[in-house]
Amino acid sequence: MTSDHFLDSIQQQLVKKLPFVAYSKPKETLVKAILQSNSEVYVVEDYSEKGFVFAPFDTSKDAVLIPIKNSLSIECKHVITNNSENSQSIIQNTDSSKIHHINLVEKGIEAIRKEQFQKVVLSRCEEVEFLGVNPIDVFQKLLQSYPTAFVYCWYHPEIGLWLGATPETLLEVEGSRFKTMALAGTQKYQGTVEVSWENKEKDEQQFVTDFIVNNLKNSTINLKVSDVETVKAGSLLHLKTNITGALNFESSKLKQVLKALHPTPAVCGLPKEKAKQFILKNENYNREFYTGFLGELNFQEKTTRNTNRRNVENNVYTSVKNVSNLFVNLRCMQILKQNALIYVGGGITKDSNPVAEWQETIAKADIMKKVLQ
Ligand SMILES: C=C(O[C@@H]1C=C(C(=O)O)C=C[C@H]1O)C(=O)O
Repeated sequence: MTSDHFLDSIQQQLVKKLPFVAYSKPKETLVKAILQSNSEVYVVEDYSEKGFVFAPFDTSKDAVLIPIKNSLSIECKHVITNNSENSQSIIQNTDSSKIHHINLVEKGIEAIRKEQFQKVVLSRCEEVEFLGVNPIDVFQKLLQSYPTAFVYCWYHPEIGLWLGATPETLLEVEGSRFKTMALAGTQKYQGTVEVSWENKEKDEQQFVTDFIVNNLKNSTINLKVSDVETVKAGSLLHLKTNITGALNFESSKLKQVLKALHPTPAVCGLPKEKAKQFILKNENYNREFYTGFLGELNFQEKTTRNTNRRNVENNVYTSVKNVSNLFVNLRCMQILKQNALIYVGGGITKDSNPVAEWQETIAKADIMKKVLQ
């Protein structure tokens, strides 16, 4: 399908107020969309469903599914963008949101010093003007600006319109093999990835790695943990560890693995339940789908393999694998009638500096603001 035809199809879906998701996986130019043919709200029951899942931060709330069955799947090799200018944001934060966030972080540090938990991820939501902007144009800008991210535009008339470009994989499963990552620690990119990190960032990232390894220990085999590396995500750098292995049960049990992982200390805290209760009680707004997860659930992928043995004709095997590609919903925004809500947060440990944490959220918000100008 041509780029124009693809963009026109998702635009029509939005005009007709029908659910859809358009997305591109990290480092791929292929852009896919799933267009639901009705406006029902389908919810995920047990993660054996096939479709695109959109799950909130709070696991007591429903995850929404755009099922493959009731949808049209389209794709195009490369979306061509006309409008490529990205200018710096001119939108200013108010003093009250700064004070509120700094107070929140101070409260988090105090709770850590009182040993209620070791890490908590605290966030805020920033409202910016979104007048006369076409969300599909913003999607195109996201694709162009953040090619190494999972870029998406998700819409359901009953739930809302979300756009994002996340650097974080929650879980990739292919057959029984899986990949995940521990991503945390932030600093601004200043022309090089050869940077040094403070202990605060090293610690907060290590919490995530340890949590993932501990929580996957019982359901996996051959767990491999990479060295920590510095990765670039837009104008930011993070610390990342890759974790790979094989699940020791079939993917029908994906539900348990997701329950063990989500929300990780990259977006919630440690211990998970205590940090989550602190977030729900103190953040003073609803994260909704921010720091939830999203992506392809149980897609059937055909792989054709020639065994290369001589004298054997038609020696081609086709196998079908169950594939899921799930990402953490970060660097995202929700589009309302005249405004966009940009969601940003950061990991707090005993060594956090509240003003630096505020500045980190500004840098993270800029990633979305850049595509709104
Ligand atoms: C919570 C966010 O990001 C997470 C927190 C990070 C941190 O505290 O340094 C870094 C990457 C993500 O794991 C966000 O982008 O809103």
